[in-house]
Amino acid sequence: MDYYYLRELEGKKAHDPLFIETMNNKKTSTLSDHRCLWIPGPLIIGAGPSGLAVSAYLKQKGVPSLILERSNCIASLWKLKTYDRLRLHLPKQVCELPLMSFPIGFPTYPTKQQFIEYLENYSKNFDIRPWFNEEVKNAEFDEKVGFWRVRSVGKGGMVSEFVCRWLIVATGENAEAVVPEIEGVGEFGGIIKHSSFYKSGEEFRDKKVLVVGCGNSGMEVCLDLCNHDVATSIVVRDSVHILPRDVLGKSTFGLSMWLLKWLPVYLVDHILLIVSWLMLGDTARFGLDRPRLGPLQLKNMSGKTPVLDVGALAKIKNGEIKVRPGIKRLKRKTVEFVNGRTENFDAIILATGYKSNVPYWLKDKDMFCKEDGYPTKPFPNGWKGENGLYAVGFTKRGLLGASIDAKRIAEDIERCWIVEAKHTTPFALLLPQYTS
Ligand SMILES: Cc1cc2nc3c(=O)[nH]c(=O)nc-3n(C[C@H](O)[C@H](O)[C@H](O)COP(=O)(O)OP(=O)(O)OC[C@H]3O[C@@H](n4cnc5c(N)ncnc54)[C@H](O)[C@@H]3O)c2cc1C
Ligand SMILES: NC(=O)C1=CN([C@@H]2O[C@H](COP(=O)(O)OP(=O)(O)OC[C@H]3O[C@@H](n4cnc5c(N)ncnc54)[C@H](OP(=O)(O)O)[C@@H]3O)[C@@H](O)[C@H]2O)C=CC1
Ligand SMILES: O=C(O)C(=O)Cc1c[nH]c2ccccc12
Repeated sequence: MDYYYLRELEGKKAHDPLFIETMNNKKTSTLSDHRCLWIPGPLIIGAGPSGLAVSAYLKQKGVPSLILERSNCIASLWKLKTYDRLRLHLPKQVCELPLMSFPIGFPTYPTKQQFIEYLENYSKNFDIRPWFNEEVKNAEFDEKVGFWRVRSVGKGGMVSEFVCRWLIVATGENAEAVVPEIEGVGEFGGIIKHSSFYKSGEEFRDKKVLVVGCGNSGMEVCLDLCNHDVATSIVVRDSVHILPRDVLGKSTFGLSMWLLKWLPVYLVDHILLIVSWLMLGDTARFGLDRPRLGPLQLKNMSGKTPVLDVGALAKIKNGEIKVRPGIKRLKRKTVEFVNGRTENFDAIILATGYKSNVPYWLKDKDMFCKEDGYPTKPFPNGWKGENGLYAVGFTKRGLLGASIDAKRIAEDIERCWIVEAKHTTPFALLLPQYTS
């Protein structure tokens, strides 16, 4: 380990209230497994693209940082929780992380494997070495001493407490799967899994599968299932905007951004809807009603991403993918829909989305909303809170939003790094619990 700036202050912390609390929870192991570490630079939680981007930016400015990551690798969402056929659905220009371009040969929409390769090279290039298998369970600002205390649980139940001046939340918008409660789940008897566990339709060849949810995941999982000769249906409980991914060989996203330079968002939405109608037809005819608000206005207001179609709609049109209403309840290998109809299925894929996990572990007053775990201030102001707390990657604007946050955070920390870093170490060493 070359984290020369980390100092293990003490091994055993029997007198520390935080550790006594974890002991009482009986979730962790014996006292000798506790350690306490002082981090002179920023502590980043999460080694996804956002955590890597902010760490790289900080490094470029001469500010060392440490990343804690709950899984055993960088980019765990991309490596462990996505399906095989996944590609970026926005053009590569807006998916690059700061300070390092994609290789020249990358296609407009890099594959999942290419993106992962790029992220691996990115961390090597900036010599980013997260601490893996460290799941952050608690973080709070200690008013008395003016530092953040972050508690994580590592492999074998080892509890660590990190003390730092700057805390950067990079745990992402997709930290936990949203799994709806469905009546009769226990009776169903077939496979039920969230889309984050879905890899390929191969597993379901010649079976009958119901996909719940018609966001980008649901639509792409359906397409993949069809391509593996699976009889596929999709639950569409509400309205949805479907746009072609490309228009005349150019990305719809790129075209929208260009139009937004000259036109108000409602006009751009009109153009997008006309283009979609010309290219895809009237989606309502196939059971996919459009929301009242246009796709970009809806994205801006609620964060709901339009589906960028890569072929599922054609299969809905030709009847290969069947559209079904919401689920009422499940019975043995049977689904009862809200319209009263029942149908047999072998498996159900829940493409029902994701949520932030910040409220579970971060005790802060008002930077993050307790309900949805996103910063309360809307983009572009959600990146900075009080007492050295920051958020990267909660903009509902994908990788581009994360890069924008990362830059702002690194510049902000750089401003006080040189002054503050000099003075903080002696304070930490004076904390009674580290010296007694
Ligand atoms: C299937 C899919 C495809 C996508 N495609 C695109 C695309 O093409 N373009 C685009 O711009 N965006 C896309 N997105 C949006 C996506 O949010 C970003 O691509 C990107 O992964 C976000 O990076 P992140 O670092 O903020 O979050 P993540 O990639 O989710 O990384 C967060 C990390 O934090 C870790 N973590 C969470 N909680 C803790 C904890 N308590 N302690 C320690 N570690 C923790 C996680 O294990 C994870 O490694 C896609 C999302 C999904 C789900
Ligand atoms: N190629 C790519 O780059 C891909 C990118 N992504 C991105 O990943 C993120 C997550 O996408 P995704 O996983 O699709 O999640 P989303 O949150 O975008 O979509 C979830 C869908 O599930 C529906 N849903 C939720 N609960 C229920 C329920 N109980 N019954 C029926 N339907 C339900 C929602 O409907 P409702 O709207 O009614 O709540 C919505 O249609 C997005 O940002 C997306 O753009 C995902 C896949 C591929
Ligand atoms: O992949 C996502 O979910 C994103 O948030 C990327 C994104 C940002 N703005 C958009 C507008 C239309 C489609 C996707 C996005």
